Amino acid sequence: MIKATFKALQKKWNSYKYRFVPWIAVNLGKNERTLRQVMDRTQDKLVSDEEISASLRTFFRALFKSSLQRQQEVLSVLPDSLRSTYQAFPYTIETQKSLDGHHDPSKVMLETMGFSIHRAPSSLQSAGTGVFISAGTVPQGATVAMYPGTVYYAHEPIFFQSIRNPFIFRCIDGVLVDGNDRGISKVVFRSCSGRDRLGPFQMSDTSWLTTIPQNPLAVGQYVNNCSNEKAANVCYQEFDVPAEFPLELCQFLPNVNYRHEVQRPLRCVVLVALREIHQGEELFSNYYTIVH
Ligand SMILES: C[S@@+](CC[C@H](N)C(=O)[O-])C[C@H]1O[C@@H](n2cnc3c(N)ncnc32)[C@H](O)[C@@H]1O
Repeated sequence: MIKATFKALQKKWNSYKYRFVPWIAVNLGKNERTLRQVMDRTQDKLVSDEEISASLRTFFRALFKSSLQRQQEVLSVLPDSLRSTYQAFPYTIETQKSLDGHHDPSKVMLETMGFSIHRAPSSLQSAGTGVFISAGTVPQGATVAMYPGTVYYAHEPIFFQSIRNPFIFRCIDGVLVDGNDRGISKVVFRSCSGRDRLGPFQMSDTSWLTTIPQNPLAVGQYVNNCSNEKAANVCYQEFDVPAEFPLELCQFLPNVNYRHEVQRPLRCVVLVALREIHQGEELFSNYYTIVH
């Protein structure tokens, strides 16, 4: 009898693909109505990797073009044809005018993606900071945010970074992403990012560790969990950066591998809109997914 109960409990526990390790320990069972259910691990993805890759490339190209002054070193080593593509149309006239010579990634986001996001105190009591739509409308299926941080594969040492850290995200396959922008986590990210630099090419963006990220998508670690009153409007989706991702655009990726010698594509996590989301709305995700 005890053995059977234990087995049943273990089966239930194993089916949880919990996203935040400390959060689930405290809240499991409190809020069953807010669980996300998928029938199979392969059905977890709402949009294709190709769509995510295409939207990131379009946005990153716009960020690149809007910061050409900062890109001189990178431009100097690009093939002539690629360099002239970037230089020919630096950015749309509207944005150039509104920027007044200043590079404002949020404006570039609004113009390219049709919406922009920002961090502010959550609409939920005692939930700290949350993420809101500042302007525009997010279409269903769009990439709304990215979950930044250091990527740890199985058996890589994360013990000290994980102490009292609510920002450790767990991918559906067990890979961990530490999105904490303070303390030891911050030092680790900066150090791994500096290590991976390839000449003039930065392979990741460290500005998400500050209050003004160069890639404004990279605030997904501040998205709060849904509740009975506030349903989820975004979900997490793992995205492995393909080998053919343009080298000059990697500077906007907010993730880095903890180990340099990892022979796998870089793991990123994006937040995808479950429905149309409007200006002023707060983003809510699902910290739990149950795979049947
Ligand atoms: C990944 S962080 C999200 C960012 C967090 N709001 C902050 O300001 O640092 C996860 C933590 O946010 C808080 N949180 C998330 N969703 C919540 C909710 N629905 N109600 C209360 N607190 C929440 C919990 O403290 C949780 O450990």
